Amino acid sequence: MKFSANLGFLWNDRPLPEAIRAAKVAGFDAVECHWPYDEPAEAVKAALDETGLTMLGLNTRRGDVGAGDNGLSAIPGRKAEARAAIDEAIAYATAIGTPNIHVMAGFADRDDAHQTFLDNVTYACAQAAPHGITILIEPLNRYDAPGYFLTTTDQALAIIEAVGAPNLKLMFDCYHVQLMEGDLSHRIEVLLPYIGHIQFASVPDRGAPDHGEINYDHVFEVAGRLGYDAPLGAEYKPGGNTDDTLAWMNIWARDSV
Ligand SMILES: O=C(O)C(=O)[C@@H](O)CO
Ligand SMILES: [Mg+2]
Repeated sequence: MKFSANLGFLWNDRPLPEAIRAAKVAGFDAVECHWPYDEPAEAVKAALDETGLTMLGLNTRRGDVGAGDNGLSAIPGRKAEARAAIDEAIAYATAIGTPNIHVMAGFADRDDAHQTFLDNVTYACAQAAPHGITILIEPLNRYDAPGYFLTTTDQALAIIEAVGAPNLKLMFDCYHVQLMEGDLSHRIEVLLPYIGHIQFASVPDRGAPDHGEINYDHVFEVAGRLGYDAPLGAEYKPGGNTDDTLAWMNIWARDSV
């Protein structure tokens, strides 16, 4: 199996270029992040070039985090901000060669949130397509993000089908899907044509994948058997020194599954 280090959580105690270098030393095949915007794109690109790693994905800015925002694209009345965040993400991704952008929906429960999200995701797909960038949408679980607009893979699938853009895919985060729906093997199989990226962490503590209620031996075997060969995103909270949490990488070392 190939693995991508999510630098939103792994080595997030250091500047992004240093985290990229640490991921390379640890043996990751790729990296991904959450919100890289405080770091000049040139410095991130230099670290990617130096290590030969690709930054697989980044997120649109969340909005006013201090006021509780966790994304903007499903929030009625904030279209201009949502689209500015999408434009910013596309510009940054283009500058560093990132192929995927996760467009964050935000907290919204009004009737018109669905149409707002459809409109903004349609905009994102159209803007991203000329750059060869795929837009990802990700259901988040109701415990960590109560009130988040997008919570299930069925909801995401309906949105993907309604938008109908070839560059719109599902971010399948095993951690969130397990908490909301379970049935991971079956869902990966059924949803495979729609999946743009897979992430993982233990459940329920969102730690390294070597404990908890998900048997990743099985989940990774299923993904591999179905022909999914892109790097799987390690998006877990190390709860200390990241380098001390990587024993799982030896369990599922390259080509062992
Ligand atoms: O929380 C997650 O899971 C993510 O993938 C983030 O990028 C979104 O908050
Ligand atoms: Mg995730």
